[in-house]
Amino acid sequence: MSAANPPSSAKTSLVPPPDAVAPVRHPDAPAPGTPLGAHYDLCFGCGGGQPHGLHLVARAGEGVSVTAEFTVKPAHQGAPGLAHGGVLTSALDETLGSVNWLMHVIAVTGRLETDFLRPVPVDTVLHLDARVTAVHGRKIYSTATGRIGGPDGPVAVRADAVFIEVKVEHFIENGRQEEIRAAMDDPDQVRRARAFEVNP
Ligand SMILES: CCCCCCCCCCCCCC(=O)SCCNC(=O)CCNC(=O)[C@H](O)C(C)(C)COP(=O)(O)OP(=O)(O)OC[C@H]1O[C@@H](n2cnc3c(N)ncnc32)[C@H](O)[C@@H]1OP(=O)(O)O
Repeated sequence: MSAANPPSSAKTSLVPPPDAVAPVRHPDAPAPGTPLGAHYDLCFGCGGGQPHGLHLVARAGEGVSVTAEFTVKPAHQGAPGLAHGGVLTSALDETLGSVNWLMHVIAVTGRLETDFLRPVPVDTVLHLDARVTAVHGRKIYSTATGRIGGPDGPVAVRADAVFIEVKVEHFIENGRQEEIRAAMDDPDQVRRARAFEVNP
């Protein structure tokens, strides 16, 4: 294989390259403790209008970090009485996605690797914590944990990720037009999309 066409594992490495830089919190990022709100009302992860969703609530943390809580419901089962691994990964993905807002960057998940360390029963509150560790061009390296039994309880799940910065056109050009039109007609969505486009 030529150097111009490296294996995908090199291009998608979760380890930041040596010349990656520290993330910068946007000056207009909400104060620590502020709820971030849903980025889209029908989002499976955070949308209040999504009946089948996780209804995850994220709050700004210090620096470029967020905390979030997600309660495992009976609809989230894989094995009897236990959360489905894909659902837990979704909760990590959503939390990692929300942290990019503190940099006023729109980004989508490029790669996400999850470790499942403990089973998570139905009715458990998963206490999530995500932070950006490094930025390299459009690539945002981040990490997250999900604890059970309280915010300082044992880690049940953890993930490392690379998000890729995109323009708002990514959604407009690729999303189903019905939902894009509805999102653009929602004044709050338009405001949010504009806010996302403001870079430091
Ligand atoms: C209007 C409403 C607005 C709503 C806003 C809501 C926002 C929040 C939503 C959050 C919802 C929750 C979260 C969700 O669920 S987000 C939903 C799940 N994710 C997706 O759907 C993403 C699908 N993939 C793509 O669209 C493209 O592949 C992207 C855009 C990612 C890259 O294609 P693009 O053509 O643009 O870029 P490029 O190929 O020139 O690569 C550029 C750089 O990136 C590096 N790279 C590429 N791929 C990967 C990878 N897999 N791992 C690691 N690195 C990767 C690449 O090596 C290169 O690095 P370098 O060579 O520069 O060093």
